[in-house]
Amino acid sequence: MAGTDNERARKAAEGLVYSSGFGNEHGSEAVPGALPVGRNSPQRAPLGLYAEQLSGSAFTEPRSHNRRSWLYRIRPSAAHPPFARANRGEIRSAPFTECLPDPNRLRWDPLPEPADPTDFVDGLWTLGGNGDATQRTGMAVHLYHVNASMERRVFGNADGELLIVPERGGLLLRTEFGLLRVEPGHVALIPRGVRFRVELLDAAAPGQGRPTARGYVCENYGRPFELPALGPIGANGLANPRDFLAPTAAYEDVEGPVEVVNKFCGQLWTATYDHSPLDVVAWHGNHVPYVYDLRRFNVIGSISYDHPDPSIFTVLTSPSDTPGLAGVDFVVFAPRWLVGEDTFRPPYFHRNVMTEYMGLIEGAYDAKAAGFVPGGGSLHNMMSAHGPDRETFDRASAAELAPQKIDDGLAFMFETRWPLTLTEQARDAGHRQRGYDDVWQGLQRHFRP
Ligand SMILES: O=C(O)Cc1cc(O)ccc1O
Ligand SMILES: [Fe+2]
Repeated sequence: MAGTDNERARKAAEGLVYSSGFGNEHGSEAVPGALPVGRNSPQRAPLGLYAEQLSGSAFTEPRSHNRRSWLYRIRPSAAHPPFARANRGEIRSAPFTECLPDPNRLRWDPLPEPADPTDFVDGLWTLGGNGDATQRTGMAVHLYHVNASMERRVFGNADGELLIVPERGGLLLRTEFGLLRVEPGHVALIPRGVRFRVELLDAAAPGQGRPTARGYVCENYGRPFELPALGPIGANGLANPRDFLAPTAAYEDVEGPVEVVNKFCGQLWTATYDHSPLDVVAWHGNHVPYVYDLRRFNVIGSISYDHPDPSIFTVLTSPSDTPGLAGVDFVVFAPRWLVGEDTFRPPYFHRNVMTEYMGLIEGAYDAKAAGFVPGGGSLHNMMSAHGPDRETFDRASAAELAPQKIDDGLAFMFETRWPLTLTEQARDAGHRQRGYDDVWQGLQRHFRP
């Protein structure tokens, strides 16, 4: 049964057509003539569709930050029964009050495989976060390990946007705006309020059980992610806008019960619609989902000496009211050359006012010789001392400094302005590595005055 679903998803994901550009005014129609020309809300929308605006910013925010899309759909979103509280499973939201903020360095192995059939909504497992979802500030870190596609089920998050970072298993995201295929090494962003369904793309290997997909999610309660300013870098570089791909319209004309799960102010609410709300036949606007291939990131670094701060690897940033201080940055450590002369090349020892959650999509990370594994994660909270483990320090201090290509891994960081507080399940998890501090044991004194 699962195989059949995944085949259907793989077929749907074949040859998808996208619309390229970050923050663009995109537009798309699945049926010719469905998108009104010259106005947003004609007296009668084309083809008997309903016109509806989805606002991701206040109407009056400056043009540079204004976000909205117009959707032309079979039924208006307003036509729905009441929502009732639902079990929120292992999803938690800010404010995070279950645990005390912890100054210790923390690390986890991957989230274990679920025993029962588990879809994306049921599989979201919150590690922690900061801020307050009702104040639209801060962020949360979630992980997922799932083995089932969402079926007759749609999810939407009023609390913030979701940056999905798959580590294992491709996903097909069926959104109100159309279909997105996202594989490990790609990221997908679902804007606040946009409804979507997650289907698994991969088939089980022969003799294996259900295929699983796992990865990370950054829930950003704050200002939507944007591309960082480039300053003296110039007009190009880092994540180039044209590599962000929005879907083209694709709609479901499905009658019958569909569960719509709505995350609202930290709780899950559910309603059973008599139709699929993924019934948008045409749309235009700039509040849109997108995918981005992290290997397209144009890595810029030092070609003289010293290890640059990792802000140079920022893919997306959610600014705060203070210039340069992000609610959360999404940073990627992509394949690159290291050529620094007389330089300790891996990440330096440091303490940071910002809080760093790191994950690994593939391979290894240059600051850690062992223990930081794909699907795992580490948390270095505000001012917690960290950096290369002992083995890495010893090796890099003695290495011959020939040009060196780092292409054996893909790591990322969610870096946030406020300390991150754990959920109880993250603090008490069996897959938390209790001995993480030991990686910095045995760093010898070398001081010779
Ligand atoms: O802690 C880490 O591994 C992330 C990180 C990487 C880097 O190159 C410099 C600083 C930093 O915090
Ligand atoms: Fe760090």
